[in-house]
Amino acid sequence: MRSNRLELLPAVDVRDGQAVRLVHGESGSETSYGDPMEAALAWQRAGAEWLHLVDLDAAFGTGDNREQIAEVARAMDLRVELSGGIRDDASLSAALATGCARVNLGTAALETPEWVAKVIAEHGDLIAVGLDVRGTTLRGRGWTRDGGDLYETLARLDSEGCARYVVTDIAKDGTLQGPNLELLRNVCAATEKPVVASGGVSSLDDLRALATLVPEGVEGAIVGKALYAKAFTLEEALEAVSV
Ligand SMILES: O=C(O)c1ccccc1NCC(=O)[C@H](O)[C@H](O)COP(=O)(O)O
Repeated sequence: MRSNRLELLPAVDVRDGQAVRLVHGESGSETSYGDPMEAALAWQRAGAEWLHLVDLDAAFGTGDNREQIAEVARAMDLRVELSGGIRDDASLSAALATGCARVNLGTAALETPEWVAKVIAEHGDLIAVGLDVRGTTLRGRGWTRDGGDLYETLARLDSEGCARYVVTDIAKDGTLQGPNLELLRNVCAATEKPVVASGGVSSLDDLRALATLVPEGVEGAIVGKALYAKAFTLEEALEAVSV
């Protein structure tokens, strides 16, 4: 049964060994926030139940931070969602070996759908698919390439038994302009599966607005920039969505 409380997933996006936030996911727009382990431990101490941990270099194809990410994931007592550059058996095995609670596949769902169908069948709830969109066009390879229509891909993944979707409006990501509630409503109307909202959260009111979508299927919200910019604390965020 679905919970009626919005789950919060503070984000640690790693580029070149540093916790960063990008604007619109664009390489080169980084603001650095220091050591990823320290950021992750800070969210854990503040009461986080989940951590959204992203290897941006792996997503962009500019290397990877695999060892460091695995170290962070292993140091956590909370549940970790791993994202960025998980596209084949080797990267999926490495991700799952960290003991993470789930992995988020993006590019692979657009470029190697047969492989994604296979790993969904093998790993069930451990696999989520990131639907990263501009308008209703999906973007892959670190959000740099078009990858098809959102709703056609969603229907295909649903038919393959995908357990969950992480939905990002790239136009909102890292901008502190508020989440795209209309997009989230539309995606929830198109699937029975839970949706994790990502990108744009700027205030406690944004989180309260996302919490009103829980009955429609929004299960959680990823929060990055707003926490690093100290728009509110994680403790305040958890309090705002507690019911
Ligand atoms: O998740 C990815 O694979 C990814 C790839 C390329 C660019 C960005 C990527 N993720 C960004 C995030 O997951 C952000 O942490 C998240 O959307 C939070 O956004 P915000 O609250 O607006 O800072």
